[in-house]
Amino acid sequence: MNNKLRVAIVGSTGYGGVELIRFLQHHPHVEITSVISSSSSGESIADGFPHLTGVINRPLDGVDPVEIAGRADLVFTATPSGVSAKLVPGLLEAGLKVIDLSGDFRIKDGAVYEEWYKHPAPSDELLQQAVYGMAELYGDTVKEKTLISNPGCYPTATLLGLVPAVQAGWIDPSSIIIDAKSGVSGAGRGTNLAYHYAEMNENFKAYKLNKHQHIPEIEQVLGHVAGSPVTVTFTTQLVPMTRGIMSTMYASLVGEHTDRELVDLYRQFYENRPFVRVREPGIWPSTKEVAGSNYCDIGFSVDPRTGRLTIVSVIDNLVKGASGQAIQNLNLMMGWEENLGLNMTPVYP
Ligand SMILES: NC(=O)C1=CN([C@@H]2O[C@H](COP(=O)(O)OP(=O)(O)OC[C@H]3O[C@@H](n4cnc5c(N)ncnc54)[C@H](OP(=O)(O)O)[C@@H]3O)[C@@H](O)[C@H]2O)C=CC1
Ligand SMILES: CC(=O)N[C@@H](CCC(=O)OP(=O)(O)O)C(=O)O
Repeated sequence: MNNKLRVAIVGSTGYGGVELIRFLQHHPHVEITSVISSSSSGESIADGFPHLTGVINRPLDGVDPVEIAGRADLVFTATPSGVSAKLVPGLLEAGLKVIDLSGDFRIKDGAVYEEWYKHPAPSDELLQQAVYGMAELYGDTVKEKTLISNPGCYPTATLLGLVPAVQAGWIDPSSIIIDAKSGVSGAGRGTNLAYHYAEMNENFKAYKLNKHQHIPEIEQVLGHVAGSPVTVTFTTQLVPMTRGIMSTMYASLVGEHTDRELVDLYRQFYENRPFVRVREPGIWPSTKEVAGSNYCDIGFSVDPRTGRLTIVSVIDNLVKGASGQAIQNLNLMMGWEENLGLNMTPVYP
């Protein structure tokens, strides 16, 4: 008898969905029983994604919650913000467990969500029900829950880099500046002119300055950790690469600390967490060193001249920033080993 967990993916024709397929194919306790598309149902997924030929041989199903519940126990919604908010209530009502990759269930205050995302917020009941699935910070709260809100890509790199120092009181939260850069796949597959090759090749672009929808998500977690509200300066930039996020963070040190002390603090904080790797002093991470993997690599530099700390944190936006982290949440939700199906060595060079 097949006792694997039956899993469906809505948004399977997007970058996050395709990445979920890549990892879930190797998951020992999971079977993908439905790949879903709102625009191409009936077609074979391998027709649109020839790299999946021989990997997954299924026609795409339509978006009907009752039909999905007939085929699957759990569904990943790798759908745009605004879409997930409308879709998830029906999926839950149909009896499915849901892991949502969009920003729709991350912000606990619906009014704050609407201010930044410009869409109607989900119901307050669902916002409170949703568990913010950042495994390294809140992993203990995920087990046996029915709705997991997967963190944003920039917040993942940024919060994993900042939280230990904020929690220890080693940096002044009011001084935090975050300078983040993303590869173009971070914007998804259905993108516009701004992401065309001729626009992005040999080009760096700052965007959404002080308006980025991930600001309230970062502030929500930092405020929780610091015990009082925190505001941050957060700059996002597009860089001409396909995958990867580098978040470089600056903050004033409280007291005197060395690079060695920072490394020890972070290694202790992330002890037994398989996906955060803290670098030795002077060895800073690069995006290629995590590409295709679920790792987040972090490095530091204390500047005694200015009294400031610089933290560099890198992830693959499609893996630790989206689909890999979603599978990490699946593992925690089901009470499985956190790293099941996720032990990929980064693709290097
Ligand atoms: N790309 C990234 O690095 C990250 C993305 N995310 C978030 O994950 C989600 C998915 O992102 P990504 O895969 O990059 O986005 P894409 O734009 O690549 O894919 C989104 C998919 O959603 C499907 N979709 C669109 N409208 C609907 C609808 N009304 N009902 C059902 N499905 C719909 C589309 O497929 P079809 O037309 O076939 O239905 C589309 O392929 C987004 O919310 C994004 O913000 C989060 C972290 C990182
Ligand atoms: C490079 C790029 O454009 N990245 C996107 C990330 C969007 C995203 O992941 O959206 P939610 O997490 O809010 O759903 C952006 O900056 O808006």
